[in-house]
Amino acid sequence: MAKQYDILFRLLVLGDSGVGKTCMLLRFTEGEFDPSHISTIGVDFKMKTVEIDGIKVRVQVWDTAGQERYQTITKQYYRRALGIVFVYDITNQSSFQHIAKWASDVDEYATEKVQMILVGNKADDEHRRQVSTNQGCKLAESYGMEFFETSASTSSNINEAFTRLTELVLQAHKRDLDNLLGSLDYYLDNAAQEEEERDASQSEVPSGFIQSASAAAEMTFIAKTFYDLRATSLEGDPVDFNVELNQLQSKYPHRLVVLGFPCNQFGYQENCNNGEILNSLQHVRPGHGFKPNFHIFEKCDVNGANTHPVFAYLKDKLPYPDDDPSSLMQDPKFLIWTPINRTDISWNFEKFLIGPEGEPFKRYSKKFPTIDIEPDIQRLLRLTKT
Ligand SMILES: Nc1nc2c(ncn2[C@@H]2O[C@H](COP(=O)(O)OP(=O)(O)OP(=O)(O)O)[C@@H](O)[C@H]2O)c(=O)[nH]1
Repeated sequence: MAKQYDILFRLLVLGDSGVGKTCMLLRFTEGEFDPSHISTIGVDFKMKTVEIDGIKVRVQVWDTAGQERYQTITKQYYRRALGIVFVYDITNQSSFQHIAKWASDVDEYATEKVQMILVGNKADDEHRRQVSTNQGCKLAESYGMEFFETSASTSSNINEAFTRLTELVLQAHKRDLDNLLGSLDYYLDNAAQEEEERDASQSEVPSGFIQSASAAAEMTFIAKTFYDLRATSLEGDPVDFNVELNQLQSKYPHRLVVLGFPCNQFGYQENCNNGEILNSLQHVRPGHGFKPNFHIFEKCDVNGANTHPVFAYLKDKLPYPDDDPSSLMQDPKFLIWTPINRTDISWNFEKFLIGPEGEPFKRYSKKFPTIDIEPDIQRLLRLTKT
């Protein structure tokens, strides 16, 4: 199937209940306005493709519930958003005052590079206005954000606001776009595309990702932590490790997806930047022109406070390697993350095998030869055939 877009990313709309977030989204993505107010439950999302400077961007805009009781759910989504629209209602002073609270939540949870704009919605309702345009401008200025007054009802400025935010995100990530490595979010979002209609509020985030990736794989995939490109003192052989992953991937090109996760938490040994990793593989270790035939993602944390949700989920489901349940980090000087947990990945080369329905099947220690996973892969594939 031809690719419908060049890049996909996630925007988030935040603000008090009733300011018009859902209506803005509906207007932006479908050009419609529905005056009835049905409070969003948890989160929901809508998609739209916009073209900016010749780049087709598929934006997945997440609509969050403004109501306080859903906020533990919605906060989980902050970290994965590349752009945020803060919305208040120009006819509602307290929704304007609450922007400070929304912004401080984002400060706490969102990523550093997140792009943000401020929007005063319901600009059509001039006679009920409680917040002046000037007040909105000033607040936006104090946060270093761009400011828009919009109306979901008349459609005024809605496209402009979302398109501008998309542009800001593209600008902020221009270098990443040129990067050879794909981001994990991008990969998984691609995999999830066919499930767009799924009720987002029902799905538990990490398992949703795993299932999406697994759906793309048709059957099974291996997630692994990556290895040090230069280390010589590791147990196991990184050369074999990579070559064997390539072997497995080429043996099951359609039914297995191998995913590689570089990680710098083991002796700071993966200290290449993302743009250098493929070159290192090719020319340094294993070298000799080695090219992985599987996906390699940007570096991520697999242990500690910033553990990627995929690894948090995998460790929760498979707390220790099947072949070496007591495998722990041997040398305390390598424990560079906090908090430390018994389920932590103890070194590079650990592998996870995930079944066709997205269920984590088995975890293998750093010592377990990668190629020896094949019987388990075959077992899962046989099960799937019936
Ligand atoms: N006049 C006017 N009314 C609007 C506009 N946008 C939304 N509304 C009305 O505001 C009410 C709330 O809109 P929603 O989009 O459901 O609000 P929300 O922010 O998504 O609310 P939660 O889902 O509870 O967080 C609805 O009754 C809409 O008709 C607008 O631009 N102008």
